[in-house]
Amino acid sequence: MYDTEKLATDVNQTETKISARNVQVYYGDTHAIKDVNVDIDAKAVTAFIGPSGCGKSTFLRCINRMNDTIDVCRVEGDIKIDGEDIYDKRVDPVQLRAKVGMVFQKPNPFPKSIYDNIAYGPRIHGLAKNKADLDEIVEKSLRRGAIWNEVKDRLHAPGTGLSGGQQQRLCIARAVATEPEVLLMDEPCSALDPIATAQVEELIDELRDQYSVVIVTHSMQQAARVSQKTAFFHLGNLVEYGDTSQIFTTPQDERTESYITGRIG
Ligand SMILES: Nc1ncnc2c1ncn2[C@@H]1O[C@H](COP(=O)(O)OP(=O)(O)OP(=O)(O)O)[C@@H](O)[C@H]1O
Repeated sequence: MYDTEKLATDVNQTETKISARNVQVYYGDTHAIKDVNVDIDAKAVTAFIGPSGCGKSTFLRCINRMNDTIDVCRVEGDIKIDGEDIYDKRVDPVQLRAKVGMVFQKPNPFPKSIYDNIAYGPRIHGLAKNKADLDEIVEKSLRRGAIWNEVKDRLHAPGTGLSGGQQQRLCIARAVATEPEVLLMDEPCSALDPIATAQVEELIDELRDQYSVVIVTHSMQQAARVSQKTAFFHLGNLVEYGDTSQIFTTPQDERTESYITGRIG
């Protein structure tokens, strides 16, 4: 078996943001994640790739404890962000999810105005002292989401009235409004057309100056375009992890090679 722990250390030349050790995930009797060890870089984009059902989304959801919301799901092992154990009893999962934002496959704006979609998180986390403060957070977040120019004249229109690509950028703006440090994205472009996909990919590239971004994708072209590091999962194992250029040009494991050349998947 490939020594992922050793490789995770070898390739990690920058600051580590998230470190996972001996992570196991079970859904009842199904062993979905098998002893995963990985160090994920700060201020970089890391792609999780692999065939359907290999555990990419399950592992992604461990990073903000979204699996806690699934009754049959059990997570073992250690996951630390900035050296702090996110599964410690003292950690409030709601606070954690403000720090570790998530964007889903299907854009899911709240049935509220564009303004209130963004203001929701800062309001519940008490991030704004007054209305002027909140206005500033809303503008800054929409600019960060690369959608400000398209919505600045209709902030009080419903978020659900935007196009799919605009809704996804609104959801990214909503995720950044609570000043997260990590952004998890589960196939964020799979419901988008090629133009909207290109806009979101460009945005992901800009976001890495400030956040650690982890993206699950079925598109190897997308992983190659947006990420600096790639992790290949297969049957619940993290088979190979390294610089994206290395994974796509000189994979070390034959399962990775089979996947990227289209022989498995
Ligand atoms: N809520 C759940 N309850 C029970 N089993 C689950 C649940 N979610 C995922 N699984 C199982 O865990 C395994 C990993 O699934 P997961 O969705 O993480 O894979 P994935 O690589 O993200 O797949 P895909 O690319 O198809 O989205 C699969 O065997 C799946 O059936």
